[in-house]
Amino acid sequence: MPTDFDVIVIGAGPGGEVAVSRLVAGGLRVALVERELIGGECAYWACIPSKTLLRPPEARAEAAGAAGLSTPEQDWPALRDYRDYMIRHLDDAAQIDGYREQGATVIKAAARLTGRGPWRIEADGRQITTEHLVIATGSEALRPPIDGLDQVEVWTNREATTLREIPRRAVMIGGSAVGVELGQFLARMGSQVTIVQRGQRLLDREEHRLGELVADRLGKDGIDVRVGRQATAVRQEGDDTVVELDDSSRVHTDVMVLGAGRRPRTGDLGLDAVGIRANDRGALDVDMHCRVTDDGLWALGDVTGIALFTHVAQYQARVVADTILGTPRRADYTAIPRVVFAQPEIAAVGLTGEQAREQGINLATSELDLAASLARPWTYETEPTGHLGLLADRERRILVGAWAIAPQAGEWIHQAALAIRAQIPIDTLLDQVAQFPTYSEAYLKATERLDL
Ligand SMILES: Cc1cc2nc3c(=O)[nH]c(=O)nc-3n(C[C@H](O)[C@H](O)[C@H](O)COP(=O)(O)OP(=O)(O)OC[C@H]3O[C@@H](n4cnc5c(N)ncnc54)[C@H](O)[C@@H]3O)c2cc1C
Ligand SMILES: NC(=O)c1ccc[n+]([C@@H]2O[C@H](COP(=O)([O-])OP(=O)(O)OC[C@H]3O[C@@H](n4cnc5c(N)ncnc54)[C@H](O)[C@@H]3O)[C@@H](O)[C@H]2O)c1
Repeated sequence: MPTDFDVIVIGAGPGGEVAVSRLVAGGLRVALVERELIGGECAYWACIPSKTLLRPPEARAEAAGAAGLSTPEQDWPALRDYRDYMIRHLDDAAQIDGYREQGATVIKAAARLTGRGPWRIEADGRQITTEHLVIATGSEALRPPIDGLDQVEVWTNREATTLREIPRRAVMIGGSAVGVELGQFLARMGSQVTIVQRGQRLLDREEHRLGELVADRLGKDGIDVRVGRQATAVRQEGDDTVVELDDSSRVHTDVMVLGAGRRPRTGDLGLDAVGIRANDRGALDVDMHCRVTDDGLWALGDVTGIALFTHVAQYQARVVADTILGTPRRADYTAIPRVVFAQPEIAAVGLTGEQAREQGINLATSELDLAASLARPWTYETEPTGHLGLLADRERRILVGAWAIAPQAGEWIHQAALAIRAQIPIDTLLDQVAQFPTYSEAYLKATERLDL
């Protein structure tokens, strides 16, 4: 049966965008359906504004730590204007034109699935059919079960990244990527910040040691870090929002910011109408090609719940597009970098010690204090800190994981990512030569310390 399109992509976040461009370049008839803004969460309310906001406080702290420099002044209105420029003033007109020029049909409307065999969706009052349907609808902030949450003003990542004024006080619910990045940003801009973290450590999915080191750094920013704690209730008392914790303590604040995880956006897609079920976390389960079903339903990005990063959404988009275009690819998630853009940067890749032991790996680990071992930290800043940790498989003699907290760790963690992904033999790593004086020299020293 002829269809209106070869592929319809629902959702124009970074995942949907890459899929569309690749599929159009491959000569297919493609429609992109987006109900808000082309660019998705990442471009307007997540990665781009948060990294834009974090950079000046990072540069300021780095300047303060470089010999002979004074601390630069912070200019919030100028930073706010640049943030607004970077999020395109929440206007996607140029993006719509861009995709139309590429040859895609762009429909600005919410899509719902209405039929199968062929796939049919309803958008903007129209029914359209397609051979392949790609769901790339992303995720939204999870609202934890806290009494009174609906009665007070709460910021999700959207309000936090588009903020106009710096609040005097902020309570972050959740102490992982969102809580750490936005918590440090607010603290550096002068807010009094409390992080309430349910897990026993900050960044509780990462190596235990990293959580301790991060808590230490955030403590130096004056952030009140409460681990192993949850908010149970929240209420308004005059001008104050009062957050009650499970140890009966109370924190008075001006805003409460949610960073307690994400929920895939599948609820209003009409999946029931076509006999598809999301899993119990609301995500769409996919196979290694990102297929939901064998008859042309695909999913990519946050909606799959696999690893909620833009680079993963874009990778899955390449896998989906190439597979649809006739060059099947399998997604391999073994060496996806995970960077938290705090100052200094926090980076990890591959397995944690706990995950490696669960997999029965005979594990060798090492940790390097960068200031005690390298020249670069001292040429970089007057009070250097930083650590690199490595995890290796003794039997296969390859790296299986790495973590770091140090300046620019988000850049040089990619060496570990490549070593893990390509299974570079430890003996090759022991023969590497890194430029002197760089942070990259840490890899040789940390590899030499592995008890293999
Ligand atoms: C504060 C914050 C900072 C982050 N920083 C980083 C970072 O630095 N690096 C990184 O890699 N990741 C970061 N992330 C994660 C990153 O934002 C996501 O992983 C990424 O946006 C996922 O892309 P996506 O394409 O799957 O979905 P999204 O970006 O969520 O886009 C999905 C799109 O689908 C649309 N949509 C949904 N339902 C429908 C429907 N029914 N019909 C039509 N359209 C629909 C939505 O409107 C949206 O535009 C951050 C997240 C947060 C919250
Ligand atoms: N730099 C980046 O790449 C970046 C930055 C921000 C966000 N992200 C992505 O966005 C996603 C969402 O980030 P996130 O930090 O919101 O979620 P997350 O799922 O990474 O972590 C949520 C944290 O909140 C804690 N938590 C959960 N419920 C809680 C409660 N009721 N009270 C207190 N603490 C609670 C958990 O212990 C956990 O540590 C992540 O998967 C991350 O990959 C990436």
